[in-house]
Amino acid sequence: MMLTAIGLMSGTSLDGVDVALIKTDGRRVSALGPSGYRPYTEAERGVLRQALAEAAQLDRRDARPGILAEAERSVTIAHAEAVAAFVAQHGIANDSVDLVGFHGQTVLHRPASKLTVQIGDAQALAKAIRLPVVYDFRAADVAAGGQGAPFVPVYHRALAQSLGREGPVLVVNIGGVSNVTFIDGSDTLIACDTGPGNALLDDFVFRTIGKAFDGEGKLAAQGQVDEAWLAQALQHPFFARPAPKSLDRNDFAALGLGDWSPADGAATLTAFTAGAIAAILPLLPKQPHSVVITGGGARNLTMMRMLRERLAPASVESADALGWSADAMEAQAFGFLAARGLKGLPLSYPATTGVAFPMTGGLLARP
Ligand SMILES: Nc1ncnc2c1ncn2[C@@H]1O[C@H](COP(=O)(O)OP(=O)(O)OP(=O)(O)O)[C@@H](O)[C@H]1O
Ligand SMILES: CC(=O)N[C@H]1[C@@H]2OC[C@@H](O2)[C@@H](O)[C@@H]1O[C@H](C)C(=O)O
Repeated sequence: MMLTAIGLMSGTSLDGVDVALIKTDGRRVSALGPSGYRPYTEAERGVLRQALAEAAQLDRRDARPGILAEAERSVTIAHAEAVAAFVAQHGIANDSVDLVGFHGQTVLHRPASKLTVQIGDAQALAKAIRLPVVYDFRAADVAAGGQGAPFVPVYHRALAQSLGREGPVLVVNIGGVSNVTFIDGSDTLIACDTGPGNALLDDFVFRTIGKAFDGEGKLAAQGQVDEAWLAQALQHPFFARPAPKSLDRNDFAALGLGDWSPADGAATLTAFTAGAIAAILPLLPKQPHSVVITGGGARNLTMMRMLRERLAPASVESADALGWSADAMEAQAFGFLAARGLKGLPLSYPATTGVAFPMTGGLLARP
């Protein structure tokens, strides 16, 4: 039976809440509905940044010491507001929605210590929006020894299967962290995080010119790549490790940066993201024919140019060019994953998170 789900994603970029409507039975996607976005206010983002810093001390996934309790309330309220505005704007009747997939905000990801923490109170959200909420997608995978990420690959596979492209397809998501899904026919699904996405670049741009991100990659387009720094940074052992592998948003934050001008720094960090994505090619069983770029990074034209240079001869297109939505993809994915979780279908596999066997997940909070 097809279900109507609202998916909600608050990603590692800390930019806001993405919302999307999807009709799915957890295997196929029968329709994609509208999507929306509720940005975090500067004040909310400040609380989240502090929560991420304090979360580094956590050793339990349900503990909310210090600012984490306030951050959780703030995340929950932002999601409730996001849903209320979305259903009002699109005239969606409450009883036409079967379920909501609520990722929450990751504040710490340490799979080696069997710890992944997503904040957001699903029970309070379910009450506020009067809908059943599926949440805690990553916990079961991590508890069973998986990486707990990436989780979007099953959704990428569902989309790619209806694309009808010849040869292997690589879907690259450039959010705060970047991750890839390699799809070769219906049998091969390989996925992992590849390295930095926009987070290092965003943090640098924020520190140097006070902007949240490098719009369209215009700043980077004016700069020179520091090739020596880049070559050194790409020597990090993470890049040579085979999939599955995953990252915390701040895993590369300790990397010493050069004494760059804003433009040179933006160019170098953009090239770092592109270079880290290209570093996955030698680790794949075959070379992809088509590469599809999704996530906010697809709007960064300098990033797209650098990816075309490094991924040739594969074609490199943005998800939007294929009629998918680069912005709504992850929110759609968590609607899809909510339907899968409700049906007990696997959310992760040995080749996507390294979990020992296909693993379902997600808990249900009723209004
Ligand atoms: N117009 C734009 N030009 C350049 N970069 C952009 C643009 N719009 C968004 N971005 C980048 O995309 C980021 C947001 O991406 P996205 O929404 O995919 O992240 P996310 O949901 O936090 O990701 P994830 O959970 O995958 O880490 C912004 O922080 C910014 O760096
Ligand atoms: C632990 C966590 O929240 N990881 C995110 C993060 O942002 C991108 C990358 O790192 C990916 O592994 C994951 O998100 C996407 C939605 C995923 O699980 O596929």
